[in-house]
Amino acid sequence: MTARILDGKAIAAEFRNECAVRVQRLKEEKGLVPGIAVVIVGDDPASKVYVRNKAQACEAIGMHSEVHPLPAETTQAHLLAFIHALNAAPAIHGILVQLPLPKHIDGQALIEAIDPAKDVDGFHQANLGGLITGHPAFYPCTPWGVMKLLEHTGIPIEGKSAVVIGRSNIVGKPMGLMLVHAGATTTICHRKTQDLAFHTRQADILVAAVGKAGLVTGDMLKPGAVVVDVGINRLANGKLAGDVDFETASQVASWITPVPGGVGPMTIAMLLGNTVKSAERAAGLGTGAETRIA
Ligand SMILES: NC(=O)C1=CN([C@@H]2O[C@H](COP(=O)(O)OP(=O)(O)OC[C@H]3O[C@@H](n4cnc5c(N)ncnc54)[C@H](OP(=O)(O)O)[C@@H]3O)[C@@H](O)[C@H]2O)C=CC1
Ligand SMILES: Nc1nc(=O)c2c([nH]1)NC[C@@H]1CN(c3ccc(C(=O)N[C@@H](CCC(=O)O)C(=O)O)cc3)C=[N+]21
Ligand SMILES: [Mg+2]
Repeated sequence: MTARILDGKAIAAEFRNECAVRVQRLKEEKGLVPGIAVVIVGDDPASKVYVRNKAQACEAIGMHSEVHPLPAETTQAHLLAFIHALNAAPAIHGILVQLPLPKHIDGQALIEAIDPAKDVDGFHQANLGGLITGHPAFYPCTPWGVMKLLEHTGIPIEGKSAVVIGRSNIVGKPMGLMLVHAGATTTICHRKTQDLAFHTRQADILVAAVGKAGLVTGDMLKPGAVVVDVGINRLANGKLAGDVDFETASQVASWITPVPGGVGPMTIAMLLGNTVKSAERAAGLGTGAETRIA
C-alpha cells in the first residue's frame, strides 16, 4: 500500500481564507481589527521561527499582530504585570506566551494569568477543563487542527481505535480527549508504556506527539492505519522530520501527514481562527460558544 497524503498545508490555506473573510466582515460591520499579542522570553532560535511564521500568517489576513520579545532574565513579576496589561488592552483579542520558557519562569502561573477569554492557545485550566465538560472558550490549536484535518479529509472516527503517543497538557492529553469525544476508543501511550508497538498495531488512527525522529516505523502500524505526525524534530542535516519514519510508514498506512506540511500549518490556522473568534465575541458577533467536536 502507498498512503495518501493528509495535506495539512492545503487544508490550512482553506481555513485561513475563511478567517480572512471573517476579518473583513469585522472591519466592515464593526470597524474592528482582530489583534494577537505574542510574548517570547529569551532567544530560543526555533521559537523565533515559529513566532515569525505566526505573525506573518496574521498579517496576511489583515489581523493586527504584535510580538513582544523580552530578555531571558525577565522576572516572573514583570511577566505577570505584562500579561495583566495585555488582558486589559482592548485591541488585543488573543494572548500567546511562546513555550518553552526559561527555567526560572513558572510557565503554568503565566498561563493561568491570561484572561481565559483571550487564551487563544487554549492552555488555561479553565479552557482545558472546558474540554472535559463541554464548552471551552478555545480548543488547543494543535490537537484541534488534527481533528479538523481528519474531519476535512472525511476520515471516519466514530467506533475506530485511536492511539496517541504523548501525554503533554498541550498536545497528547487534549488530543486523546478530542478523539474520545469524536467516538474513538482511545489509548494514550507515553514513556512508561510497555510494548509501544503492541498498542500502535491496534490503531486505526495513530497520532504521534513525542519529539523523537523515527520513533514510529512501518512495522508498528496496522495495515491501512491513518497516521498523524505531530512531531517537529530538527535533524543534524538541518532538515525537519516528524516522529514517524515516513519511508516505511507510508508503505503500510492508508493516509499519512508529511512533516513539514502536515499538522504544523493546521496549528497556525487554528490559532488565527481562535483569535478571529475572540474578536467576534468582543464585537457581539457569533454565539460565543464553539461547536463541540463530536
Ligand atoms: N506540529 C505542531 O504544530 C506542533 C508540534 N509539536 C511537536 O510535537 C512534539 C510533542 O510536543 P509536546 O507534547 O509539547 O512535547 P512534550 O515533551 O511535552 O511531551 C512528549 C511526550 O512524549 C512522550 N515520550 C517521550 N519519549 C517517548 C517514547 N520513547 N515512547 C513513548 N512516549 C514517549 C513523553 O512521555 P512522558 O510523559 O512519560 O515523559 C511525553 O508525554 C514535539 O516534537 C513538538 O515539537 C508541539 C506543538 C505543536
Ligand atoms: N504557546 C505556544 N503555543 C504553541 O502552539 C507552540 C508553542 N508555544 N511553542 C512551540 C510549539 C510548536 N508549534 C508549531 C507551530 C507551527 C509549526 C509549523 O508551522 N510547522 C511547519 C514548518 C515550520 C518550519 O519550516 O520550521 C510545518 O510543519 O509544515 C510548527 C510548530 C507551536 N507551538
Ligand atoms: Mg507538520
